[in-house]
Amino acid sequence: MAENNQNAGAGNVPPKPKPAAPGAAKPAAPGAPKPAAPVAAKQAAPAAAKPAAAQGGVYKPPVERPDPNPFKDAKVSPVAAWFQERFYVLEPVIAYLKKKEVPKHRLSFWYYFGGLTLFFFMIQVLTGLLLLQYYKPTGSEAFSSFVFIQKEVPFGWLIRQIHAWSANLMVGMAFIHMFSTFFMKSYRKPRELMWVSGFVLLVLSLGFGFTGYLLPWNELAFFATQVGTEVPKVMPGGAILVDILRGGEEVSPETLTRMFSLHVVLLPGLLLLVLTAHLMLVQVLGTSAPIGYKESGMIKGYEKFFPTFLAKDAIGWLLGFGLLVYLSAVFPWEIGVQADPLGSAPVGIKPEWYFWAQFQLLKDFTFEGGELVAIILFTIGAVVWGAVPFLDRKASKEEKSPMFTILGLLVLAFLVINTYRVYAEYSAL
Ligand code: HEM
Ligand code: HEM
Repeated sequence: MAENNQNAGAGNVPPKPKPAAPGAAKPAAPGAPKPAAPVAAKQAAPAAAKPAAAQGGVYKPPVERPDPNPFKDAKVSPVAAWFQERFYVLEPVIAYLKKKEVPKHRLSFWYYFGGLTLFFFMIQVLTGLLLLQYYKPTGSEAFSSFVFIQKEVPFGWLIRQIHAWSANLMVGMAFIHMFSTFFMKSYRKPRELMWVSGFVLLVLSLGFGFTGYLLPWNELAFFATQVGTEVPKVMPGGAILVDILRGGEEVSPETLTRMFSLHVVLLPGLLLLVLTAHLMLVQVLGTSAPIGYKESGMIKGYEKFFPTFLAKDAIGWLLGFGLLVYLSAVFPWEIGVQADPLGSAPVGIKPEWYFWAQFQLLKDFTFEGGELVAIILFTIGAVVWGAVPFLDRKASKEEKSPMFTILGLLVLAFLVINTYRVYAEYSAL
């Protein structure tokens, strides 16, 4: 309070009346006995009268401070009041969030998948941190520490299985979420950046899957990474990229260290940054309804995001958690055998399922230079997909855009058919 008094003395506070400070004397009624003057205020008065430059010979620029907590009289618990006094500047934000609503209509079900992706990501961070307590990212110790987690650490097997299964579920949910927002055209103006940031999140999630795959340092992981990191070589300058990724010409323990640092430092940092932007946009811009729903009366009402929609989200998370534990306990991922860089590749080496569509495209383009053509096509496709909100002008004008719905269906068909082809080919081996 002394500082505010001081500013008042220096004439820095806007002249509007301020709410009374806790314990501050109320204006006395005429004729009433004079209340004892607050000692602190009396002592602060001479200092306040001094010009800022005179204090200790050091010039202190006048500091403009907002009003002290204007919400302190609100009826809340002492703990809430303690926080409110410190974070009162956030009060308008909280008031805004309290008003946020989610539209209810026949496609509302799809709104749960963003939250589910978020839930599985949180599980990944939690289980990843637990795995880090025992995992050792070196060529000589990675596999043995991984086996130790699976066999010796109490519940280590469960944590590893949950991490491996939740990785798949997170990527799966992100795909469902992406296509549902695509078909509902939720990317249309002003939500363009939600789509773009979401697309970056998907790329980062795939990066997590790719880098995590090598960490167990078993044979399958080793050779799959060898095949995966070979791909950029066909591009001009791609050899340098491969060198950087592998930390040398071949996949080696050096590669393991690089993948590990990407997996536990760079990617989490980037993902958290972009995720914060994505979720802030969700809060600021709110949830969209499909084109024409509002006009044709297909919205059956709205429900509050906090707490109603969040509570429903939490039910989805509970179901997701049940599924996760069931899969982890009943369908455990194998441990495999330790990677041997000098050994020969076993048959049936393939990447994680979420790379199968691209993998199949590379396999289909067997002609001279085909791999480069496949990479170029895929890159163009990814750029167009990421830029969809800026290309679909009709949707941004709230008009139906069937051409883009067809584009979405084609992309979905490409992914599903190619993924199935890899599944069918490799499960027959
Ligand atoms: C901060 C977050 C994370 C940390 C600290 C972390 C840490 C780890 C560690 C230490 C391992 C090696 C142990 C093992 O192989 O079981 C691992 C493996 C793995 N991680 Fe993560 N991780 C994180 C997030 C993620 C995310 C978001 C994904 C996927 C989208 C992911 C996917 C994987 C995969 C697929 C494996 C290999 C699983 C296996 O076969 O056992 N991780 N992670
Ligand atoms: C780590 C991955 C992701 C997380 C955790 C995440 C999280 C969320 C959440 C919680 C919401 C609000 C609820 C909802 O509408 O589902 C949301 C909305 C949205 N997300 Fe994502 N998302 C991710 C990836 C993506 C991807 C890959 C895209 C598209 C390329 C995307 C595009 C959008 C859009 C357009 C909305 C707005 C939906 C609307 O207004 O109706 N997100 N996201």
